[in-house]
Amino acid sequence: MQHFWIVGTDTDVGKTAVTTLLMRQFQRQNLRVTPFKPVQTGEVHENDHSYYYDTTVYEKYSLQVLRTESLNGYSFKEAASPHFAAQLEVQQINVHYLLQQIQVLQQSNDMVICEGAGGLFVPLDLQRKITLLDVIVQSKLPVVLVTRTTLGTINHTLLTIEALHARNIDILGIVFNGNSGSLIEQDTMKTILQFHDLPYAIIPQLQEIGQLVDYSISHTSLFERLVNDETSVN
Ligand SMILES: Nc1ncnc2c1ncn2[C@@H]1O[C@H](COP(=O)(O)OP(=O)(O)OP(=O)(O)O)[C@@H](O)[C@H]1O
Ligand SMILES: C[C@H](N)[C@H](N)CCCCCC(=O)O
Ligand SMILES: [Mg+2]
Repeated sequence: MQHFWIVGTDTDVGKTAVTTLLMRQFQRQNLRVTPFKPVQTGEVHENDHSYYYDTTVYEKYSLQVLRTESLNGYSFKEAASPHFAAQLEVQQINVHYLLQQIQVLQQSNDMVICEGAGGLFVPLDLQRKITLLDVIVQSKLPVVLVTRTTLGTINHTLLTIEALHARNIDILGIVFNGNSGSLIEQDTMKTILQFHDLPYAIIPQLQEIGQLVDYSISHTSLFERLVNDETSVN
């Protein structure tokens, strides 16, 4: 088994959905699995209750008891880029602290699934020009890339893969998320795989998160790659 990142070509592509789906899939294999969201932004206010979406989804759908305090590094109220959301609260993101948390989690879990915030080049520390990608490099963990299936995603996906390759980050596979089965979407996925022959899974556009987190990818080449331990050549 291994620890890895769930990264995306953008915000809102389905990283939390895929993190939660994979968490459940491997918890069912009796593995001790924890998700970790280093930085989340955008406090949600519902009636008299406020919460953060990503870590709330993890806890709601986990098949194991998760330690709330170890699911997240920083949470900022403004639904903005982490560097700006932190600035608005006069806070600074300490990247070393995040890397330490990821290290500690790996000691007590069979699988740690770290979810990025937005896309790769999201700034965490503007002063030092540190982005999420720098944290991924320093964590020395591989990634699973989540991408849309709709028009525009060929470019976004190839750019993201280019950035990962340039830093020798191992890509375990791609999740094409939100497929509605159109001809263009089918061609889009085929085209991306023509450029990069990677393990993958396709998740259809579903009605709601409850269905999503139970969508099985056990029949896919991505699942196979995640189950195998050897490092992949990508
Ligand atoms: N395959 C799908 N079918 C239907 N809805 C989906 C699908 N995947 C994701 N969603 C919905 O799209 C929204 C965005 O997904 P999600 O929160 O997982 O994105 P994200 O990449 O984690 O965003 P962020 O960058 O904020 O962390 C959520 O409401 C989620 O339930
Ligand atoms: C608020 C959103 N849901 C994410 N948490 C943060 C997305 C940051 C995107 C920054 C950018 O690429 O412009
Ligand atoms: Mg998310």
